[in-house]
Amino acid sequence: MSTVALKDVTKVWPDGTVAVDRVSLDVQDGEFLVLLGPSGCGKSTVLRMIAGLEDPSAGAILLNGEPVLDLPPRDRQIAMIFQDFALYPHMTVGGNIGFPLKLSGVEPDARSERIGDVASALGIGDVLGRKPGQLSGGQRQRVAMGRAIVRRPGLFLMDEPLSNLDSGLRAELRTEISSLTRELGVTTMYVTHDQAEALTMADRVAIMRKGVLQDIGTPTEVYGRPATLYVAAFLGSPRMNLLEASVYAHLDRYIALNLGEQALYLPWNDIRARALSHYHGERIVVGMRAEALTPVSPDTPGDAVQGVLQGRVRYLEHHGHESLAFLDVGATAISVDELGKGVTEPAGGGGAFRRFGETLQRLTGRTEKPVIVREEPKASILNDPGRHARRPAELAVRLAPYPAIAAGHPLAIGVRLDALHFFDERGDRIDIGWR
Ligand SMILES: Nc1ncnc2c1ncn2[C@@H]1O[C@H](COP(=O)(O)OP(=O)(O)OP(=O)(O)O)[C@@H](O)[C@H]1O
Repeated sequence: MSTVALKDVTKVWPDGTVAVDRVSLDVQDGEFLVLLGPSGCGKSTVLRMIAGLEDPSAGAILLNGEPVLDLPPRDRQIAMIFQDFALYPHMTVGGNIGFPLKLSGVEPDARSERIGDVASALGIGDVLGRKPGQLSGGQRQRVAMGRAIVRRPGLFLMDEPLSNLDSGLRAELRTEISSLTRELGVTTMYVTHDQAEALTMADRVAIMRKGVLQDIGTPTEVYGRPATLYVAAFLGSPRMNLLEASVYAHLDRYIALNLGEQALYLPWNDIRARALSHYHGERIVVGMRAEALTPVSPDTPGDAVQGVLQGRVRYLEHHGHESLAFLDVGATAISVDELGKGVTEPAGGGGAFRRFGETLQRLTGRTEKPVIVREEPKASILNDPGRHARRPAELAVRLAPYPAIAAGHPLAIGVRLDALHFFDERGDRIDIGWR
């Protein structure tokens, strides 16, 4: 039984690198939490601080509600599994699994029994006498798991334990690891840069970027309602289409999202329309996943449920079970790598927005405050072309395998309006409506 809490945990290395930047999160007892992010985002450093292998520069770490900073690693009831397994090459499988028990003075007979139980649970009972060098990657991984389980820890910390294995074995073992940890009921924190691993294994996923926690939630939540543009772009394959749009709010009628040569119209009774009306005259980012897009006949009219974009196929990618078409729709794509932290230029122009908000309140007779209050000048990417790379959008659309079209063909696309995502110029999700 273990819970973990991080409160504003920061790690700055002596050379000034901020590896972890004010991260706060809670892990529930028995939960499987995946820390996901690209290489260097600080995931391993978070685990190592929880294990006691590194000290935070600031903030608090609590295990079972108790601060642990003064507790040495061996007293933390934690088992850590690394990517390279770190088995002792000169010891047999049985010796490796039983080693932690030997260290804590468990008698040989009791030790053999526990080793036997763990090994058979992991399906490696028949290789107990072998050395690690005589095992396959998958078997070595199981031995590492066995060595971690045998002490009956309260918390597993796993740092990319599958990254050295081939993809078939990885898929097999990730199912095994997630069912095993759940059977044992052990709280687990699992680090990976592989979104498929994260989405399939996790109870909740915490997504990090440059030391900052971007979003945390169930796989369905972070995929379905990404908190930031970065998370939107990071999760999903093909990547979410992210298009620059300027907003025109026609009060009581619709919100027009002008994508360049074409527009989408969100009816005024759409619950998100009022939040978007605050961006009247400004640019935002509209996200649409491939699953929100379906080919339609070219003369299909747009309506309150589905917008229609006319495109031309730039190129096709065939993936066996499906093909992806990448379309030119005369829109501009947003480069996510430039977004988020570190961009500090003020956007200005808040006054126009506020005036529009006041007009809106007067016209609609509403006195409630909008959820999104943008009093402060904000960091801007959209209004600062020098900071972000713009390029012609190539809208990714899923098609049946090997469709009878080719590059250059026109293709009309139905866009499910309820599946659109909206982000402001800082890359934060624009959320629904009025309080
Ligand atoms: N001992 C160290 N001294 C200085 N900088 C370090 C040290 N360890 C890690 N870093 C830096 O801290 C940052 C975070 O590293 P960390 O290993 O936590 O990232 P990660 O997300 O786990 O990446 P990876 O998946 O590549 O292991 C990186 O910029 C890394 O270069």
